[in-house]
Amino acid sequence: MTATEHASTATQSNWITRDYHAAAELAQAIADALRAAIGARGQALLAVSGGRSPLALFAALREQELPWERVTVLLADERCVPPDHADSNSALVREQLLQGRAAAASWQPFFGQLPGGDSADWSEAELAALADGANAALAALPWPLDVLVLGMGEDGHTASLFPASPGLEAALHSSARVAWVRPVAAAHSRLTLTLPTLLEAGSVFLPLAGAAKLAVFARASQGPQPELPISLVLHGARHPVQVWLTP
Ligand SMILES: O=C(O)[C@H](O)[C@@H](O)[C@H](O)[C@H](O)COP(=O)(O)O
Repeated sequence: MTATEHASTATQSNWITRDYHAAAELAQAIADALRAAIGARGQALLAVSGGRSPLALFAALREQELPWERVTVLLADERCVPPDHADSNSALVREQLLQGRAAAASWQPFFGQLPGGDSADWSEAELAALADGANAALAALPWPLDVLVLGMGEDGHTASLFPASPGLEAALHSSARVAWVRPVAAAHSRLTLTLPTLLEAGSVFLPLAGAAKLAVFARASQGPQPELPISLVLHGARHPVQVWLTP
């Protein structure tokens, strides 16, 4: 594994790129960060992202030997769909991560009940009420995040901070933990951890695979750009973002 530290005094950005070839390497690093947090404060708050990429990581991470009973798991973002919907990140985490050794972890969903119908059609008032409920449900968690595993779309979104989308501005600047976003180019309205909540995480992991995502990462590396929300994490995170690169 090679590690290259990038630090830019001009933009105060900082990240570390690491090449890797097996999800087990990334899972080991995430487990090490969880163990360190548990050692430091007796517990660990872990936020993970959904999507397709994390499947191999979850399979490796759930078998890591660590005191999972001291870990609370939540999502970085969630599609506003029922927990048994095919697009539910909650279902993905329950089925793929909270198994095996990791079944001992505590799970904190964003919501239980949802309004009816397609969330893309819900009013902003309905979305705001759902976000308020999520903030109430998550208020008692041991913030800040100790470990955050982000993904990135080819439009530069991360979590559900989707560029040029209704709700994004509030999600970038809110003092709340959770905000709503209605992506202009993706299905379902979403709830997402807000940018300030993401930025204060103790350890941030950003695995990226494929040429298209690497090209977006190169653009995002140039500086903070609201049209590339991932760049706001890269250049604003309190601790160096670990960018894990695989072909
Ligand atoms: O709800 C989601 O979809 C994720 O939280 C999202 O931020 C994801 O990380 C990216 O869209 C990348 O998704 P892939 O891993 O499927 O490319």
